[in-house]
Amino acid sequence: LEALDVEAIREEFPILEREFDDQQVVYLDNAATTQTPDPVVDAMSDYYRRYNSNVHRGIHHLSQEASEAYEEAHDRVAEFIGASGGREEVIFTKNTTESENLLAYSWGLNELGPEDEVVLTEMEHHASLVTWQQIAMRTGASVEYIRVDEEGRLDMDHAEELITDETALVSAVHVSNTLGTVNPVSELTDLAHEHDALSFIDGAQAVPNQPVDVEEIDADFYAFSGHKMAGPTGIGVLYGKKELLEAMEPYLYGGGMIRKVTFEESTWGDLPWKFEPGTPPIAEAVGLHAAVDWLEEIGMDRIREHEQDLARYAYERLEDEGDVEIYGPEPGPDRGGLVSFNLENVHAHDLTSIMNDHTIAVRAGDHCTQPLHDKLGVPASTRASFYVYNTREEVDKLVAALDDARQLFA
Ligand SMILES: Cc1ncc(COP(=O)(O)O)c(CNc2co[nH]c2=O)c1O
Repeated sequence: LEALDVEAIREEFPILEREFDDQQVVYLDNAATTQTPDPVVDAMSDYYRRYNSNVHRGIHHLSQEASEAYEEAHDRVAEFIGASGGREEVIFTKNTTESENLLAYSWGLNELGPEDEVVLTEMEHHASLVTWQQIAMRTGASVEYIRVDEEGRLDMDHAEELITDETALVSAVHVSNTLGTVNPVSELTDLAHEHDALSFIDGAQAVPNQPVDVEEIDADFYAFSGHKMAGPTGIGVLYGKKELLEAMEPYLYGGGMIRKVTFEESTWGDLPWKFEPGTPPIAEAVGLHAAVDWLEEIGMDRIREHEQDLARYAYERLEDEGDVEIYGPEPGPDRGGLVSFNLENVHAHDLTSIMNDHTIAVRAGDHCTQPLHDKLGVPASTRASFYVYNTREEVDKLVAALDDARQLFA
């Protein structure tokens, strides 16, 4: 695959030219949120400047244009993730977290009972883990966790043990935002289906960074966020198989999601609108559509290659330092574009603050995976996460800044 033209890509991100204390920003916090290229910003500005209007097909030109743009964004996302059912299988939410809550309240609260088990993994993000934990507490269902092994991979023998005929749902992260592990989500989905359980895949760190085909995985539900894939904040996606979404009750009510309302009762509109009450994120949908176009122009395979090269390079450079503990699998096809680590005798927050002195933006903390950090035996880690505009030179700057931390704290 031809390598990315990173310099040309960087020209579409004015923010990457910013300087603090006369040092150009080195943005390595992409697993938290990615930057937004000019074509996405321009598309959203164009919406607000030329065809801003409320949707649901008001009888005037501007509403028609806004409605078409909003509806077509669903079609474009469906095409991007291989959802052959089109817009009816793509629900726009606020973010991955809301997508997971939609599934938990619309399906989980109504379908789970004391005899049911929800199987998660130990590397789940709080958006999944806390959500299913709380729904299980309300429904009497139980939650179990597939073990993560020493290398940061899922113990699939343990998965086979846990997923049984009592399992109602397997909920797994596609790519861990802490370990970088790329999980065998097709295999997990097959295991779920062998026991008539549903599978939900949290794709927040996968859709932006590699080709994803939800039907190849055969996931029943799949979630991700616009702001992690060069798109705007304020929009996320819940993909669901049409027949499953048809059978689900909405949990948010209001205008735009109904078919008929009387004083006594209401009936619900068609998919996906049934799950999209009120005024939706219209400009954000336009931005997400533009982000999908922009990513596909580059090519998801090339994006994955670029990120895995940077992750490998960062892993090897950090490993060579000799006093850095790195979490997650060795570089390879089952490590995505991020590296979490700790520098001996230096707390992650101190290290990250030193990094900021060098205008290097990395993330310190538990990355909303506290149980995983408990298991790793550390309160926090520092995470460098890469995207299409990052370079090996930026990794070198990250490694060079470690010396300051050693001198100050070690
Ligand atoms: C695997 C995973 N799932 C769900 C979410 C929630 O996405 P949101 O609803 O768009 O916020 C995140 C965000 N992860 C991070 C957000 O900031 N740092 C992170 O690692 C994530 O990495």
